[in-house]
Order: sequence, then C-alpha cells, then structure tokens
Amino acid sequence: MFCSRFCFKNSRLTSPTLCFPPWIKTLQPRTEIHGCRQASTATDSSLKEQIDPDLKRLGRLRNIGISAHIDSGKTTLTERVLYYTGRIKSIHEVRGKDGEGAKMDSMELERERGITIQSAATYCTWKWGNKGDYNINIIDTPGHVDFTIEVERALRVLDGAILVLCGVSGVQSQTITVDRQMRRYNVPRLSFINKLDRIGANPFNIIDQIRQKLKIPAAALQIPIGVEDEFKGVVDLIRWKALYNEGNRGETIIEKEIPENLIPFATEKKQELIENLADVDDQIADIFLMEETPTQTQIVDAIRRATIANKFTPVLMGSAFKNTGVQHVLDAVCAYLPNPSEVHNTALDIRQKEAPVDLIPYTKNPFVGLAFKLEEGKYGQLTYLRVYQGSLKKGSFVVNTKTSKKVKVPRLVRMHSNEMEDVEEVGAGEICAMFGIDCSSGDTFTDGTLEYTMTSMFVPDPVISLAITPKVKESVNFSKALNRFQREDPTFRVSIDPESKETIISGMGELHLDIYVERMRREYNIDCITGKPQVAFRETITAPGKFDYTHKKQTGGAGQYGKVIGFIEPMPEGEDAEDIPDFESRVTGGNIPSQFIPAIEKGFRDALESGTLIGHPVNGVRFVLEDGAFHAVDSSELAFRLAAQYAFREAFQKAKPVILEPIMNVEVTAPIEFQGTVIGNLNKRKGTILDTEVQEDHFIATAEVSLNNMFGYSSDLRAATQGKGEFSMEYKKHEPVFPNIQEELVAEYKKKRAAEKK
Ligand SMILES: Nc1nc2c(ncn2[C@@H]2O[C@H](COP(=O)(O)OP(=O)(O)OP(=O)(O)O)[C@@H](O)[C@H]2O)c(=O)[nH]1
Repeated sequence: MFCSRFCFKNSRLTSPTLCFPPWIKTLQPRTEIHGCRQASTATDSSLKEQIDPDLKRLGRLRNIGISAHIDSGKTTLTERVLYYTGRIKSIHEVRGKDGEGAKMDSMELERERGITIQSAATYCTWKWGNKGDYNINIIDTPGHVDFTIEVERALRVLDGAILVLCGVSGVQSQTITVDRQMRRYNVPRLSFINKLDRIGANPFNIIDQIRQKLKIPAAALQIPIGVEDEFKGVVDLIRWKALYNEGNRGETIIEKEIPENLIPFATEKKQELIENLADVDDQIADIFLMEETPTQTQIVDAIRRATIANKFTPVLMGSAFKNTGVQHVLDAVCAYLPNPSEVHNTALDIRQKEAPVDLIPYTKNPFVGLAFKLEEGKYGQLTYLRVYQGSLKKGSFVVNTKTSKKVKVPRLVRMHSNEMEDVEEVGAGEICAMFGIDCSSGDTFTDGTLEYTMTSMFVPDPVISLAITPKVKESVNFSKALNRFQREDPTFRVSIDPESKETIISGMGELHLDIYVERMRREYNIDCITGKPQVAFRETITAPGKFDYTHKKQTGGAGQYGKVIGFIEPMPEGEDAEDIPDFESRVTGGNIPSQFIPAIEKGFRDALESGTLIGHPVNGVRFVLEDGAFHAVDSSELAFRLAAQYAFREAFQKAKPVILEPIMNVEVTAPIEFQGTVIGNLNKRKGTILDTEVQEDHFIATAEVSLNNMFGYSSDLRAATQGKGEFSMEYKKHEPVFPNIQEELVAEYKKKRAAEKK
C-alpha cells in the first residue's frame, strides 16, 4: 500500500517505463526496495567524461543531506566539514561557550536552544586525495520530529545522505524515521557512528542495530584506535592503514602502519566487510566463492555499486566533537555516494497525459527545476531550487507549471547557511536559490518549452492545534506572519474555528507551534495569547448509514429544491480498496440531472470538513448517491450542495460515529535506576509499553501513548529522572478514543457551542 501510493505521487519513485540516457551503458539489475524501484547505475566514467563535459562536472558533484536522531551530532559534523573544506575559518560549537553557535544553526532561536529548526543548505569543495576537487552541496536537517517536513523536502532533492548515529545510543526512534524517509525517496546512505569519545561507545553494537532495526546490510570500513577518552583515530580496513587526526582541530591526517595489537581484530572486520559485500554484490560473491581475496579497487567498486543500489550501507566512525574521522567521511561521500547523473529522476509530462519522462542532467537540455523550500529573506522570497536538467541563468525567464506564469529570475544565489553568493548561471544537477519569485513549495519550473511537473512530496497531517490571538487586536503583521509561515511550511496550517471565530494554528507538535509563536514575537513584534494545545481529533463512522433528504425552501423568489437518497459507509481498507472512489453516483434515468452531481459531491466534501460529534474533520467515509429528485424551476447547484451536506449529517449520526485520536510512538531513554518510575508514569498516561531494552547503564522504553495523554510529559520526565531522561515521540496512527472519553468530548463541545450561541 505504501509504495503504490508514494510511487505514483513522487516522480522519483515512479518507474513504470524506465528508460535511461543512452550513455548509461552498464545497468545493474534494478532493486526492489519496499516495492519501489530504483535503478542502480554503474557507469564507465572515463568514457563518459570524454563524451560530454557535463559528465565531468557531474562526476565531481554530490548533493547530500545529513540526517539523524536528535542530538546525534549532525550540526557538529557539518561544522567540521565546513572547516576542513575551508568554507569557514574557525569551528564554533552548538551551544558553545563562545556564544557564537554553529554556522548551520543560523537562526537566533536555534542557537539559543541548541537545536536545528530549519534545514540549512551550503556547498563546499573537497579535495579527494589525488583525484582532485569535488563540489558538495550539503543540507543539514533537523532531528526533531516536529520539523520532519524539513527532512522530507531535503531528501526529495538529494542524491545521497549521511546517516549519523550516536556511538552510545545507536539506532533511536528518529533514526528509524529518517531511514524510512530515505527509503521513500530511494536515497542511498553512508552511516557515520559519531561520539566514539563518549563513555560506553561501541560502534560494532551499533552496526548490529543498523542490520537488525533498519534491516539494511551494513559493515564497517574502519575500526577505532582506542575508545572513549583514548579514541585517537581509525584503521582504514580497505587501504590497510592507521589514520590519526593531529593538529589543533584535527586538520592533519597522519598515516601509519596498523598497530600490531589491532591486526587480528582488523583482519576479522575486513573479512566481515568482504562477506557482507559478497551477500549484496555478484562480483565480490564470485571472488569469494573462488576463495580469492578481492583487490582494494574491487572492494571500493563493490561498495559503490551496492550503496547506490540501496542494498548496503558502508559504516564509518569517529568523533565530530573531538575532530576525529571527519575527513574520511568526506572521502567516502565522493567515493560511494552517487553523482546526479547516477540517480534516476522522472517528471510527469502534462501534455502526454502525465506520462513519466526521464530527466537527464544535461545542461543543453531544456531547463526543469523543483522549488523545494521557501524562505522569507531580507530581499524578498528566497526559493531553493534543484535543477534537474538544463541550466538556469540570472535574468532568464522560467515558467511555473502549476500557474503557467512566466517570470524573470532577477537574482540567483548559492546558499551558505544564512549567507549567499551571487552567481550568473547554475547547471544541471545543482542546488541554488532564486530571489523574488512568487511560488509555493513543491512547484516545478521549466523554460516554457516543456510542461513537466515533478509532483509534490509527502506531507504528513498536523496532529496538534491551538487557538492564537494577538494581544493587540487588528495587527496586520499577525496575518502577514501566519501567511508566510504557511507558505514556507506545508505542515503548519491556519484555520478559523467556524463557531468561535478564533484563529487556530495546527502543526506537528507542541515544539513546532511554540517555535512559530516565538518567531511571531521576534520577527514580527507580535505578542500572542495562546489557548491550551488541542489534539487534532478526527471523526469517522463504523457502520453504514442511510440518507433520504429533501432540501426545500420557499422564500418568496426562486425556491431551493434538491432531494438525495443513498448511504454512507466506512471506506473499505486493503490493497484492492485503493481504487474505490469515496464518492459514487449510481443515479440513473435522469432523476437528478447530471449537471447537479458535482454539486452533490461538493456538498459531501464540505460536510467532511467538520463532523457532527465535535466539529473535527471526518476521515474514511464513502458517499454513495443512489437516487433523488429535482424540480424544473427550483433546483440549483446550491440546493443540491446543501441537500448533500444535510443528508450527510443525517446519515452520519446513524452510522455509529466515533472520534479518532492521534497515537504517538514514544521512546524514552534514561539511566537504569529510573526505569520503574518512567514505566509507571507511561502506564499512568495509559500508554502501551511495546519494548524495553537495557543497554549498559541506561534503558530505552518504547510505548504507544495517545497524544492527548502526553501533554506536560517533558517536565514530568525531567522531574522523575533528575533531568537525565530524554524522550522523542512521533505520530503513529489515529485510533478511536474510549467511549467515556468520547462522551466527555461531545458534552464539552456541546457546552462550548451553547455558550457561543448565547
Ligand atoms: N561527546 C561528543 N559530543 C558530541 C559529538 N558530536 C556532537 N556532540 C554534542 O552533542 C550535542 C548535539 O550536537 P548537534 O550537533 O547539535 O546535534 P544535531 O544532531 O545537529 O542536533 P539537532 O539538529 O537539534 O537534532 C552537542 O552538545 C554537541 O556538542 C561527539 O562526537 N562527541
């Protein structure tokens, strides 16, 4: 189910008619990953470089993301990457004592709280050994699940990623989430086990977790030299050398022979690497069966093939904070992650009934680009764009496929966190930003000769909302700020409560909404009063319900008449149900003239916006129109639209309606002595404990808890664990609330409505 839905929506995943640029000669068998197909390509780069200069440029280009669970060290790692590539002159720490903060956490709020809120883009140039300069576009994404859309949109346009894991905590709940997001967009990844300087760090436990929990074959390319306080470098199992970071900031790599005492362990781990590769790569499998030893080049090529085919993740290790092992990650990005010409991207051709078409990253092809992120800058709207084919020049005209509007690109820049550099032209495969173009996140741009759309990315529904009012009424800035945030962030929604007329903001969690309220204050000077956070309840039905409704009004002039007969029922589930429409008309013989049917459908959709139990949106209901009647003079679209709305409400009451609430997957980590208290607290919140795992001195508890019972959990956990416990939660599913809770919610809603009417 997952795949058929997303394969269709996300063009990168669609591959009904895979065809490849003629220069891609050697195609590996296509890999099935969760049913989504992606071609893995191994290309003869030297040959291609001669054929087309674009290929030379692309071969040295990497578009990568850095994703991980909260606090794994993404920003710290990126800071080192920028330093070693000469992009910044000094290293600043996240929440560091110098008060400066890391480069990529450019927002004041990010620096204060020590968390990444917005993904930041930058680019740098890395000199990869004797192979020359490689250009790397990097997007550092937030780890907190409340900002998950930032990860979605980054992965949508990236070709590869570095998955950062903590050397102590390993695979955590958000690691699983970002892994799922990477799979959704078929993004190959390297794994970097960070924080090896911490007490209890064990990279090989973490590799086991990658294999078991993320279900992807993984093997170390290195082993550590020393652990915890003694950690000083790594053994490169492929080159068979010991590598140490020296100098003030670890900028010098010293290469030595492997210490004698590490040779047996290094030999064992190299063998493990080859065996793992043999499982996923035919060439290494053949060599292995012949009981031969693959050469260094054969191993490197196999890792590259298997990584790009998403069959394997090579694992590197180090400590970003202690400046150890980061340069090898950059080498691995160049060696094992794909360049833009090795990733298969498609668009839908609107002129050809939305048939999928390949996008070929040639500069001479017509321009196609995807706007994946918007930001309000000092000089107007900043639109981040990935150029898929053709090139984009400053001053040129581009056409927005959705609106058909032709616009001039007044300014083109490359981003370096919150700074930018003006450029005249950006080639295929690159990431850049345009100024002063009015569009929405997810819009496709072309040069106007094509009508391609790249379709949107996966946007999760909000789970929490709260009422918000400015302290000073009639503030123009209030709506300006809300409009801007809404345009920038598809998971942030604004609506007006039809009864109370209050402005309601909805998002992915308390932190998400809290950040926007704070940004209103800082960036727009508006202090707001907020209501109690409310869970994003839904309503649905559990049985069919019939309707037979006549909407009739005679008020002097033209009357209104519309009669509808039919039933509503729960949307069928399962694979076969995907093609069943949620609105069906079985009316025959012209009892309702066909021109009124769309109005009836509209009435049904209006009714879905607010259920009769507590006024929350209705999900999972199908409307079947069987019969009806019309009046030659008094029937109108409006009359039928209203008839459908009232009919729906009538049937809804009979169809055993229930309220659904969001259930969260909660993961708590705390020192072992607090295990009893933490579990007790989760039980008190009516959570279902799914798993508890004890690791050295701490434990990890995973539970399903309704979001409604999670309010105030962070302060409870802090109090219960002397501030040593951490938790993360993520939306899992909607489930019916208990009947007594439903009664309470309905009574509360009725009371509120009665008070509003007075
Ligand atoms: N001991 C140790 N601490 C580290 C290391 N890398 C990062 N940290 C610390 O871990 C904390 C989180 O680091 P960040 O780089 O902000 O992590 P992040 O993954 O970017 O965080 P979010 O974006 O907020 O999810 C900071 O206090 C860092 O100083 C490391 O290698 N060793």
